[in-house]
Amino acid sequence: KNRKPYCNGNSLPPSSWPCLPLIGNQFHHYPPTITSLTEALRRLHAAHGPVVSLWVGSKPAIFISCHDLAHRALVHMGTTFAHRPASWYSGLNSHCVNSATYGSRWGLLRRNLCSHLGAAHVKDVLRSSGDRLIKILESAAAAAAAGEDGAGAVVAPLETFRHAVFGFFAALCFGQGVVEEDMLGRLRDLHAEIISLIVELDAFHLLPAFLQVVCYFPRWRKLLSAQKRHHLLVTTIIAARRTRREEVVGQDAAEPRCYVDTLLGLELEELGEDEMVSLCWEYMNAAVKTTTTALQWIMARLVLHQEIQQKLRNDIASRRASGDHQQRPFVEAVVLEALRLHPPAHYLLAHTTDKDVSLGKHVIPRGSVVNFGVATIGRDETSWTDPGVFRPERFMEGGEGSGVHCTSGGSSGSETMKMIPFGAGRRACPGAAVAMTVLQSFVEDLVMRFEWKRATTGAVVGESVDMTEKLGIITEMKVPLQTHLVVRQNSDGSHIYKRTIYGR
Ligand code: HEM
Repeated sequence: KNRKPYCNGNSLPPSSWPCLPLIGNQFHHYPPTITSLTEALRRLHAAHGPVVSLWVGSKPAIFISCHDLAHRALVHMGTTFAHRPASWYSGLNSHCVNSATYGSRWGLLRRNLCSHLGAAHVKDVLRSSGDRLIKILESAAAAAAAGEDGAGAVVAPLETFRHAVFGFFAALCFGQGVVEEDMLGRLRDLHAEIISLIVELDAFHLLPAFLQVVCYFPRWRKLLSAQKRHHLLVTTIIAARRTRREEVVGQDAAEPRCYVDTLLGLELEELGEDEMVSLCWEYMNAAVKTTTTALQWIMARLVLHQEIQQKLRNDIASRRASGDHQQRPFVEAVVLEALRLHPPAHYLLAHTTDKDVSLGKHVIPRGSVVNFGVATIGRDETSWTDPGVFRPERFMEGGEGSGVHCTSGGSSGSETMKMIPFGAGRRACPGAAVAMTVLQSFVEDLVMRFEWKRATTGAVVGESVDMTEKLGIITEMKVPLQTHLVVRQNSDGSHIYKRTIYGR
């Protein structure tokens, strides 16, 4: 199959299995989930190399898992591959940047998002979110230490990470002081409910319409109901922001502009309620789970590698003391190494092309679903020595990853394509720089305020950190991190660490 010449003597990327009308060959990984897809792709790549195809009904879905072809497609042929496949129903995603057709509307919305993120009062919001994060963890550590179940100071920090990251991005999106704590709680619950109802493969355009209708009709009804409640809540928040904006005009022109303000001020194109809600959904959805997941992987690595944790602490302290801002800080190297080994998204969002193109020995037909193996590229042994080893030093000066920058969008040379946790080229993640700032800032705070030790008592006696992956749209830790958390203090009980906000 797929061997016959398609165009200019090139053939479609190979696929191992026969294709049925309406269904394609997705039945070879049943039930159709990211886990079964990943296993099917592993077998296909092992048999046929880095470019393979599956079939979604009568449409090829092509997967690319090597960095040089990904670089050629996403950067050199950037405009050709900048398109997204059409969808007959995208729900809350209908009016987003990520789903927009590559063109002027996409450009307008993306520029607005980027300039908001570039100008956002990130430092102020980081300070209050970081304070909240530390405070909650201190209480959790104290409660665990005083626990009667003999569990010692074992803490599971994921929920606190989620809370802090959600609060941070909600303040940037809706404005500080507009969203009350209980509203924030309801919004978080609705996000969690909607995400749990999204069909994984559908998010990647890999589920034929026929299967979507047959298999997931009941789930859709629940999804629609949750989306309606989300719409109601977000329009209330937007209305509150609109009122506040009208009240402060002329009084406090310096008040920071949140994302909703920028959308309300977009003059070139009037945005309706549905569009505004959709864009706010995208902002929170794209930012929160990815960043929270990355934070948990990073802290798990630091619990596992105590020597790296101590080295990081020493580096932060000595840089603070000497005011050294020249070299790449070790915290950035730690974050990059964690993103290389544990990218929250193992695949990019689906891309497509607007014409038939040749890539390597194959042809990518116009309109195919095209995706890229983010995790495979970051762990490729032709790009990295000992790719499975967590070694942040590789990103320091002179190391094999010293030229790698996650936030350049892949346009500044082939080095950047040794890993693509944020994608690359035209559709690269516009939130990458802010995500890196948040991660570095939170990690610094967490490491300087606490010692993160392996849990040796209670439910996790004798166990190390379990790094098994739970594959999904976002790949999380299967067993959430549990750690023995010790507050670092001077002998007089005062705090050792005075916070300063990293980066921007
Ligand atoms: C650790 C955190 C994050 C990771 C790992 C991440 C990863 C990604 C990836 C892999 C893509 C797909 C790129 C492609 O299809 O080529 C993407 C797209 C996107 N991300 Fe992020 N992201 C993160 C944080 C954020 C944040 C903080 C925001 C905004 C506040 C954001 C907004 C977006 C948007 C709007 C897109 C679609 C861009 C387009 O289609 O033009 N992301 N992200």
